[in-house]
Amino acid sequence: WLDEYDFIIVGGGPAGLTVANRLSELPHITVALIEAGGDASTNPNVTSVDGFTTALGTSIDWQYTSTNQSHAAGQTIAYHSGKALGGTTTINGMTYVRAEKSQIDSWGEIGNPGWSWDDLFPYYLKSEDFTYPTSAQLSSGVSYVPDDHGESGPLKVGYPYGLLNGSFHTIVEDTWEALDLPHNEDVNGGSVRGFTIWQSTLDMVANIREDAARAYYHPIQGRPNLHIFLNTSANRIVWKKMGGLATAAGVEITSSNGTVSVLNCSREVILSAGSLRSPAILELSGVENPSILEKYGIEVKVDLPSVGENLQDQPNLSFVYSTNSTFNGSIVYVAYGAMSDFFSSWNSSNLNTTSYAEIVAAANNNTVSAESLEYLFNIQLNLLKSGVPNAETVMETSLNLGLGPSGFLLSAFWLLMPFSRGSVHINSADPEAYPSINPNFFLVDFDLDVQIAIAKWTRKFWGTESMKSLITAEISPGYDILPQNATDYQWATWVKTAVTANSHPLGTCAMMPKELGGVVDEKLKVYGTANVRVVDASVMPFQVSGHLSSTVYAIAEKAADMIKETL
Ligand SMILES: Cc1cc2nc3c(=O)[nH]c(=O)nc-3n(C[C@H](O)[C@H](O)[C@H](O)COP(=O)(O)OP(=O)(O)OC[C@H]3O[C@@H](n4cnc5c(N)ncnc54)[C@H](O)[C@@H]3O)c2cc1C
Repeated sequence: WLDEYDFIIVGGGPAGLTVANRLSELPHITVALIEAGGDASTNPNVTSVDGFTTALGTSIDWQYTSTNQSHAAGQTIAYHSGKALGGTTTINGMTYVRAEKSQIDSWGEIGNPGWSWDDLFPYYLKSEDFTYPTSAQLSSGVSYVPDDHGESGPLKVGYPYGLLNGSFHTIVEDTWEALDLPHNEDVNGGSVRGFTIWQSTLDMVANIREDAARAYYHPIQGRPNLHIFLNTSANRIVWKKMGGLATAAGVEITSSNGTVSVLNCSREVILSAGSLRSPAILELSGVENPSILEKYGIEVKVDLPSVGENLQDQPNLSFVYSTNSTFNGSIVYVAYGAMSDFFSSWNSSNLNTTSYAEIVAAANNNTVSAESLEYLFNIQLNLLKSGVPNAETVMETSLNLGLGPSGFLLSAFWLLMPFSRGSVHINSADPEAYPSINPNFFLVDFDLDVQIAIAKWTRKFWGTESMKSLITAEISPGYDILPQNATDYQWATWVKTAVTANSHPLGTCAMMPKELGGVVDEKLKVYGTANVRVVDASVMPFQVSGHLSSTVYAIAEKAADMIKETL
C-alpha cells in the first residue's frame, strides 16, 4: 500500500463505495477504502434476486443485538447489518423507494443550507440506471414516471422477472382504492403516498441483485489510485498533535492476520461504517461525551456528547395468512398511508411534543436537550400534518421461498417516523467489541398508538370481502393471540412482544446545527475536527418514508461533489 493516501474511507457500503468511486475519478487523487468484510460477489445469498433473508444470520451479517427494550416487553431485538464489500446492500430487501420531498426539505429547514429535495433530486438521478419494465411486467401492474428516473448512473434499478401476473394485482389495487388509498404511479418522484409496485435494486439483464459493490466498484476496480482493504477493520482515527481543530493523520487498522498498523492520509478521513458503527468509531477515536470516554480510558479529542444519540429506527410487525390459492410469482406491493388514512382518531392537536421531548431528553440524560428535541419534533409534526406518509404496509407472497408456488400471503408493516429516539454507544475501548444499540422502541407512547393503528389498518385490508375470499386463516399471530375484537391492552401487548427492528437505523451522527444535537455540519464535517467527515445513513436527521439505500446513494453522490469542490 501507499505511505500516504489523500483520502481514507472507512466502510464499503453504498455510501463508502459511492464516495470512493467518485473521488477516484480524479487520477491524481489516491483513495484507500477499509472494509471489515470480504468479497461477496459470488455468494448465492447475495446474488439471488428472490432470496431476501437467506443471508441474514450468515457470516456476511454482523448479527448485532439491541439492548433490552424496556418499552417493548424487555426483549432484545436482532439487528442485521451487512459485513461485506457492498455493506448492507448485500443482504437487504432491494427495495428502491426514495424519501418524500418535504422530508428532505426539512433537512434544510433545521439549519443545513444546501439540503432540499431540489438539491438532492439530481443526485438520486445521477446514481440511477433505470431499466424500463418489460411488457409482461407492465401487464403485471407495474407503473412508472420516466422523468423520475436516471438512466446513466451506476446503480441498476428495475423489477423482478417473476412478478405475479393474473388478476391479484387489480384486486389488491381496487381494495386499497375502496379504502381511499389511491394508486401511486411512481413513489420515486417525491410523493410517496398510495399503493404501488415498488422498484428494486437489481440488474435485470443478468437477473442478479444490484448491491453497492456491483454498481459502484466492479466497473472501476482497475483504477490504480483506489486501494480496497478487505477483511480489514478500522479501529480508530489517529490524530496529529496540533492545537485548534482535531486533525486526522490516518486510521489505525487491524488486518485479517491480526496485524495492527496505521494507514496515513494527507487530506481527509471519511467514516462510512453505517449508523451502527460510525458513531462507535468516533467514540473510540476520542470524539464523544467525556463522561463515556472516561469510563474506558479514552483521551477526549473533541467534546461532542451528541455522537451516537438521535438513533431512529422503525418498529416492524407482520401478519401471515394461509390462502386457498397458489401464487406463482413474487408480489412486491406496497401501501403508504398518511395519518388520516389509517388513524381514525387522528387529531394533531392531541400530540404533545413538549412532553415527548422531555421524555426523550430524560432518557438520554439531557445529552440532547428537551428544547432542541421539541424544536425538531415540531418540524416532524408539521410533516405529519402535511400528509407525509407515516405507515408502510408491504404485501408479499412469502419471504425466503424464492419464486416457487406459495400458499401464503403476508404483510409486514411499520411506523415510518417515530418520535422515540435511542442511541448507539461503545461498551469498551476494544474496537472489536460490538456497540450497545438501543432503538428505544415505544419510549414515546404515541409511537405505540400509531403502530397499533397501522396494524388495524393492515388487518382491515386483509379483512375486506375481496381479500377474505382468498384467505383460509391468519396463521400469525392468529385470532387466539390477537382476537378480531382485541382490546387496546391485547393490541399493545402483542405489538410490544412481537416487534422487530425494521433495520432502517439512522440519525446517530445527525447533520444538524451543533446546538440541536448535531454531529456533522451541512458539509458532513464532524464538529470540532478539521478533516473528518461522516457520509452514510447516520447523517440523516429524521426518518424518511421510503427505504434508506436510495437516499444513502444520493447523499454520498452529493458528498463526493462537495469534497471535490475543495480540491
Ligand atoms: C435486513 C435489512 C433489510 C433492508 N432492506 C432494505 C431495502 O429493501 N431497501 C433499502 O433501501 N434499504 C434497506 N435496508 C437498509 C439499507 O441497506 C441501509 O440503510 C444502507 O445499506 C446503509 O448504508 P451505509 O453505507 O450507511 O451502511 P452499510 O451499508 O451498513 O455499510 C457499512 C459498511 O461498513 C463496514 N464497517 C463497519 N464497521 C467497520 C470497521 N470498523 N472497519 C471497516 N469496515 C467497517 C461494514 O462491514 C459495511 O460494509 C435494509 C437493511 C437491513 C439490515
